Amino acid sequence: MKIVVAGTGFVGLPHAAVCSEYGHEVYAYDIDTKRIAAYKTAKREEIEKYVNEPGLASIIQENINRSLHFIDDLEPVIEGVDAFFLCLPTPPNRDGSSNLSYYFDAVNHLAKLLAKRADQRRVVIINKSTVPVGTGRQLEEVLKSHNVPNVGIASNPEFLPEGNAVEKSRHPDRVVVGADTEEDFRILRRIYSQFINHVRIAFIETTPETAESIKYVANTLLLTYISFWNGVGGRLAESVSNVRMEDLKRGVTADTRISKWGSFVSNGAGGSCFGKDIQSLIYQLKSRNQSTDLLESVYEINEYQKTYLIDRAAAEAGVKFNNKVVALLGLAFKQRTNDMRDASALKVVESLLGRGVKEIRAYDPMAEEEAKRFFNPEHNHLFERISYHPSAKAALEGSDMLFISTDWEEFRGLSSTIESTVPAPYLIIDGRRMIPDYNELVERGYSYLAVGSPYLNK
Ligand SMILES: NC(=O)C1=CN([C@@H]2O[C@H](COP(=O)(O)OP(=O)(O)OC[C@H]3O[C@@H](n4cnc5c(N)ncnc54)[C@H](O)[C@@H]3O)[C@@H](O)[C@H]2O)C=CC1
Ligand SMILES: O=C(O)[C@H]1O[C@H](OP(=O)(O)OP(=O)(O)OC[C@H]2O[C@@H](n3ccc(=O)[nH]c3=O)[C@H](O)[C@@H]2O)[C@H](O)[C@@H](O)[C@@H]1O
Repeated sequence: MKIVVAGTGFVGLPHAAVCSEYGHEVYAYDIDTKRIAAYKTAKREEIEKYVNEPGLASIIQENINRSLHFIDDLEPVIEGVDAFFLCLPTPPNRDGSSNLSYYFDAVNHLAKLLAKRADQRRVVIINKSTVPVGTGRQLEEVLKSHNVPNVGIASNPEFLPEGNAVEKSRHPDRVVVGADTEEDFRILRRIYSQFINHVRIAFIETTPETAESIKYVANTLLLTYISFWNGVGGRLAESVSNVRMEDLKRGVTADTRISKWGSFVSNGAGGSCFGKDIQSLIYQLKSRNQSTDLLESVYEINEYQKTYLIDRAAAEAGVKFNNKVVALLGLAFKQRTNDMRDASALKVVESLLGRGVKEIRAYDPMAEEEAKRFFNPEHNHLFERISYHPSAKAALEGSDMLFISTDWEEFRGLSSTIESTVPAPYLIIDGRRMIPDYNELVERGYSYLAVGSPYLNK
């Protein structure tokens, strides 16, 4: 099949690469010419400047200029295309609705080109972007208004988590395809032929509107799990002495009906999608006069969770942040990524600086460069108070307290580094429960304040 993937970010690039592995003729297209130039070099470091996913650079190196091509102009490849995948940004507007301007800019450009093509074989335009329910129908209208012949629309939402994009593109839990005609389903079946009749991968064919809904319901349910654990299980363990968080989690999730995923209490879920998708679904339901109380609570619990440990430190431990030096471990929204979009660390930094902290000594194994973009002192002079360090130990040096914001594996065995770098009394604020032997640290004079634990000191 001849496939064009429009938008080569976190979703589009892995999708294009994996489709090329399966022998399709793939053109990965982006309006960002610098990005395309970087991918064309096939150099790992150039590719990873844009999308840093394990295994991705190797697939590109193997298939580039054979089954995988990078383009910043659609016109030369438009003839003979069977399918266009749209992997375009759909960021939130201020009111929570989805900003579809990137999406419709691309669609209008594509429709004009498709209307002029000589080869009029069936072509399907497939949404991989997360778009409000009913956007596929609007896409259909745009195509009609440009008189594009022999074209179908489909929805094929993406479910991959960042950091696992290649693995989840090769082995998804399910492939959801929403389309209107048998002809279009057939094209999608040929593209995903390796997943048809697979023993472990559900291949679900449905309407475009159902496919669009599946994506929103899945993402908001995942965030609901997290808010449930943070707002219910975590709160119990924080407020009743002798409730052990890890045992509580095990005892509840041993029930095979209950997900383990989501039970990792944290200082909030971040990332480019959970927050934006729940806000968009709230907006969509409200505009249909539906109640959104549950979703609004889920969203609010998650937003509050990002800084509530700072409130707890002030209320329970009597901490005065003014003029203090805080070591901040973890900036990315989760481990194994440099992505800081909607990361809890953004809110933590804002809150600490707002409380007069003198210096934030930050360390993240991957996200330092990203952090420097977010915390640009030209935008806010207070960001001059952030210094970056090459290791957890270096960040801890000279600090008055520690805040752990990301669940990087290397932070798990941190107690000996803490003990050898910062003497007790010293406060550890743990947003990820990364210090399993916290009781021993408390015995030795450290204070410990974590999600899922009461404030502990000797
Ligand atoms: N990031 C993730 O893990 C997931 C994202 N999604 C959804 O997928 C969509 C894309 O997200 P990401 O890949 O994260 O975005 P991204 O921001 O990483 O990449 C989007 C790409 O589209 C390009 N672009 C913008 N306008 C264009 C145009 N007119 N023509 C061609 N290219 C254009 C941009 O230059 C950029 O390279 C969003 O709707 C998102 O909600 C869905 C599942 C997972
Ligand atoms: O639509 C999307 O963009 C994607 O959003 C999430 O993927 P992602 O944002 O990459 O990351 P997750 O691994 O889901 O983590 C999201 C946030 O929740 C946090 N989390 C996760 C699990 C948990 O138990 N507790 C918890 O706080 C993570 O640390 C992170 O901050 C979904 O997991 C994907 O299925 C979906 O495709």
